[in-house]
Amino acid sequence: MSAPLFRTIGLEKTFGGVVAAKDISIDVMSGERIAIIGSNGAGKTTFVNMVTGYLTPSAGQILFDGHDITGLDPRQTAQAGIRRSFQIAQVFAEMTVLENMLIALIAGQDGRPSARAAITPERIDIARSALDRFGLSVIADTPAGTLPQGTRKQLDIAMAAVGDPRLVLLDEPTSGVSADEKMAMMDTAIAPLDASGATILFIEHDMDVVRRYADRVIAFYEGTVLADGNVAVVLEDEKVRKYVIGDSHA
Ligand SMILES: Nc1ncnc2c1ncn2[C@@H]1O[C@H](COP(=O)(O)OP(=O)(O)OP(=O)(O)O)[C@@H](O)[C@H]1O
Repeated sequence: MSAPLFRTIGLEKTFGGVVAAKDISIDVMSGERIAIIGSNGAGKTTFVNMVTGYLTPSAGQILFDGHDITGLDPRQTAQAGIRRSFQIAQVFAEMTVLENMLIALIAGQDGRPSARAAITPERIDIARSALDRFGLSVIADTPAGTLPQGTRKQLDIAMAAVGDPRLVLLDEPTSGVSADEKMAMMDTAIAPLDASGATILFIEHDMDVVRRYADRVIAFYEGTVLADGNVAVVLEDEKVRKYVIGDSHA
């Protein structure tokens, strides 16, 4: 069997007396599409923040492509090939959609987004082609701050995908999106990521979205992994139904 692309070993994060994540040991193979589920406060975002360098783990190790990346900062993890989107879209409101993509691309490549020289014709082509794949070309010159919430989230996801990172973590890509727009939102987000061969982890509360887009589920509960495996098996797990989903929502 080939080696995992990504591995966490005994990952832990404490904030004072609060244990936000504990003993998280996960192996992710290249090309997997994994949903992370868990009720509010279960530790999902803390996990994503540790993997992407926004939080330093209190204990444990993160390995990516065989290298120890524990403790790297967000720019370093981006340059290693790990990118993310946010629960609340993080875009530069004053800049256009294309400029936002360029900032994300450059930050993921050489980390000098402020240097004007970094904006090369080749990078503009890459950014435009990513906008095209995410269906955002028509708004390339629109200031990001004027976009509706759903489009802002699409931009945030496209910013995580530009430059074809190997691992992409999406923090609640469908939150704040109306129920009937969720599937369309996921279609436009997942298809281009899949096409680029990215390995995808996404945090999701809607089990219909999980069933449709994930091939594996990791369920978090009180900072630990309660269940990890095949979608149908995890969603039917008695503990997951009791502590994570709640029968009325399944
Ligand atoms: N910066 C922080 N300082 C103190 N406690 C924190 C901090 N960040 C998270 N926590 C705590 O860690 C626990 C896990 O939070 P986390 O945001 O990871 O949960 P979550 O599963 O992502 O929840 P949600 O679905 O609401 O986003 C919670 O008890 C939270 O209050």
